[in-house]
Amino acid sequence: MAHPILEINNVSRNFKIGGMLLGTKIKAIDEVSLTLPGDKPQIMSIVGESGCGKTTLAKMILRLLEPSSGDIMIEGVPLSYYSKRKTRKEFFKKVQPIFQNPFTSFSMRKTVDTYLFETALNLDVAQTRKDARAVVADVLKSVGLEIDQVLGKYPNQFSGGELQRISISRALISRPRLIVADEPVAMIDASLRMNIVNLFKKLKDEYNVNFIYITHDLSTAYYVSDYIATMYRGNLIEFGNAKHILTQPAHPYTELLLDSIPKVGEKWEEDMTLPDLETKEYGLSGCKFAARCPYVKEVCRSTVPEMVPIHQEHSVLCLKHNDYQTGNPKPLDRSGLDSNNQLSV
Ligand SMILES: Nc1ncnc2c1ncn2[C@@H]1O[C@H](COP(=O)(O)OP(=O)(O)OP(=O)(O)O)[C@@H](O)[C@H]1O
Repeated sequence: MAHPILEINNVSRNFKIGGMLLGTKIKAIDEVSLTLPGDKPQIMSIVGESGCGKTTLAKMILRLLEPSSGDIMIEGVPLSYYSKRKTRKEFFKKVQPIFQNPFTSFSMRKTVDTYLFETALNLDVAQTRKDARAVVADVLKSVGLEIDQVLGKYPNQFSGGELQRISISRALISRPRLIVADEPVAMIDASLRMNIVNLFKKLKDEYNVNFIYITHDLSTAYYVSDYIATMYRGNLIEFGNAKHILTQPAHPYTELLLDSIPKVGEKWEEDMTLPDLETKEYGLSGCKFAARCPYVKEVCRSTVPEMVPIHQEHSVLCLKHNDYQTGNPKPLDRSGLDSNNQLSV
């Protein structure tokens, strides 16, 4: 059986905020665990309001930040394996990033094709410039661009949408197993966002590549995803099969999100965030959503919830689904599974 493409095991990341003396420690990521299956290419979205820890998690997957505890594995290989100089290149062949602002991904003083050729040569995808040209032409075609439209041009000669497509083509050069895209459509004209998101869907099968799509934009996340991970104040509060979460949201926060789902391309409603509550909620000893939850009971304020499996591919961090009992989560409800143990949604 194929290794999971991504395994996150009990990962936490602490930050100190405020001054050295009066500062407080927040757990920006609080014991997050999830497994993304590797049997076929998947798109997993990480959603949640500003400050919930999405970027921190993405940076740890990209090895830009070390976890304070826990470990992350990609196709069965712990990220610590890639910390040596000689294994670093292996990592970039396997995992590629796409960042929010394509204008900061490229220097204004270099032609964009330089990056594409360098990536092909440095990651040993091509040995000669001629071979590199064929590779570059190929990846550009996959994102809807011709090489002649790109050769010799500087970043400011492209629109944001075109430049982001070029970033995506660059990420494809090594034929990676995983692309981590942190808010890739946030800086792009709303009318073009769906083009980029649709591109992920197309490329997933064409390149047999998995995507982690980090976004505020719930409508595109729900549209594109095979799996959805919802974060709240550093906790993974719901994870699973996107279809199942959409039809049967299990966390009260996810219910709230689905009720407020905006039109495609629209950003999160500002009043979804309660900044005054934020730091307090990070430090709560029970469920961090308790102050906002319509189903809250006293036990929720004092007990750290555990992930409860709702179905084979759907878990939720909420005591309500454990009949407000603490201790071992109740066994998996198999009522939604068919005879092959698959979700019948
Ligand atoms: N280097 C840092 N030092 C201190 N605190 C940090 C640092 N990076 C992130 N944080 C804090 O960790 C929490 C999670 O931040 P993170 O950027 O991961 O959230 P996010 O969900 O990606 O937010 P956004 O959508 O606004 O980018 C926030 O409270 C943030 O202020």
